[in-house]
Amino acid sequence: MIIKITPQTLDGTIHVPASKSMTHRELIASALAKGSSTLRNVTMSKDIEATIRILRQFGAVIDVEKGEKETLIHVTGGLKKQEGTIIADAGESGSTLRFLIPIGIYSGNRVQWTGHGRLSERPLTPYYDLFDEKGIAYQAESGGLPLTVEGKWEGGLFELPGNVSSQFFTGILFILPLLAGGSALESTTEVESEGYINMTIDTMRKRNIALTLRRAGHYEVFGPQEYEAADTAVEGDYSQAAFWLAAGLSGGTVKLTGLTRNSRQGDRAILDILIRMNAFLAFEHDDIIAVESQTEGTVIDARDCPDLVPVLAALASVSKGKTEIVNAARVRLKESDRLHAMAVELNKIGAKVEETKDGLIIEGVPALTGGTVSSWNDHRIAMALAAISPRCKDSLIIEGAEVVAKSYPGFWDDFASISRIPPEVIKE
Ligand SMILES: O=C(O)C1=C[C@@H](OP(=O)(O)O)[C@@H](O)[C@H](O)C1
Ligand SMILES: C=C(OP(=O)(O)O)C(=O)O
Repeated sequence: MIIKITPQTLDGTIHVPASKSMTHRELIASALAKGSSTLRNVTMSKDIEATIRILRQFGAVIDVEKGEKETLIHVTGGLKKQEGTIIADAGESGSTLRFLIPIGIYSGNRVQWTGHGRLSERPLTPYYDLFDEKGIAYQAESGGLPLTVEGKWEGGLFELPGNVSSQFFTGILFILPLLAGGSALESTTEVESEGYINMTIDTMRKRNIALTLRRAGHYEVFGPQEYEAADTAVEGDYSQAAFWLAAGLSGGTVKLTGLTRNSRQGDRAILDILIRMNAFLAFEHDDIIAVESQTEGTVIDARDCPDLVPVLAALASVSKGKTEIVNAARVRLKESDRLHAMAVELNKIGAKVEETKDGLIIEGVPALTGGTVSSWNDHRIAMALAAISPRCKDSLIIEGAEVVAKSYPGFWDDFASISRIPPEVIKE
């Protein structure tokens, strides 16, 4: 789909969709629990559909109730061994794949994991090394997907590198309390994206699982324990909120509702970073208002907030002075090489962006030219470019705009709701 955006001030209120990361976690904890759980304030997306699809194949009973004002998900937990091999399609969701591979093994099923887009190129080596050590049988086509796995976990010491993806830690943490005897999960390197591991720990503790956080990357869990069913509301997604904050700061007044101020989400770091960039943000209880500001460049350490890199690079391109994004090498391993994609697309429309090995150096310019850009089949690239459209002289045409459905299917409707001239679909 190709979308044409007319540069304009963006004014209005956006109810931020539910956190994709939290929704994955609550679905998994509910599927592992005995009894029925209800998740409230859910936002459906392709990634969440992938997790639901596979948890159903593992035996959980999941019902999505789309209401007038709210979508609920009802989950009756319990995993079952199925006949034959389960073909588990994770779509393009790295979270779904890395979170559910250990659970597939725990369920006793033989599972063939498949995926689409760049998922097959995203790293799984930390799991292959663990499987070799634990005697789990697996077969990976040229190192990627389809990946067939079958085996049995036993409690004990689990070691993983913390600088490839925190998602491997989440996947293993979820199954440790289910194993008899004590287990420990140790990082063999510095831990990155630690906030996401803490979100997992919070979810587990809310389900009455006891675990000890010795220090970053070092966790101890006794077993077996039982996850408790729960009735829980999913809070607003700071990774998605970041696009609307940047849109307001670029040109307009955008109010965000649905967020939780004292959230433990790693991407809540967007608030501190924007304030450091001289952004004008007003706070009304949990709501945030972003007002057009002359933002200023700064140094941004992306180690624990990788998903913010596209939108911060976009905003930095029209901020005064120099911005340096560092510790972002892992961002090359997402749905696209996000460092390269943002450098190429922003430079196409008049920005001054230089790629480094692990980040970007950006010299702000007063305005961008506008023109045609690509999403690189990456939802966050598409949304980041849309967010700074108010600073383009001419129309911004985004190719591959449909990709927002991976995490935020309603993004273009929300964008239209704060526009005088709504985005125009110039090609389906
Ligand atoms: O655990 C999670 O929910 C996520 C972890 C992050 O990945 P990394 O830990 O690989 O940075 C992030 O990029 C992803 O969007 C969601
Ligand atoms: C990288 C992302 O998600 P995942 O790793 O789940 O594909 C994302 O949402 O930006």
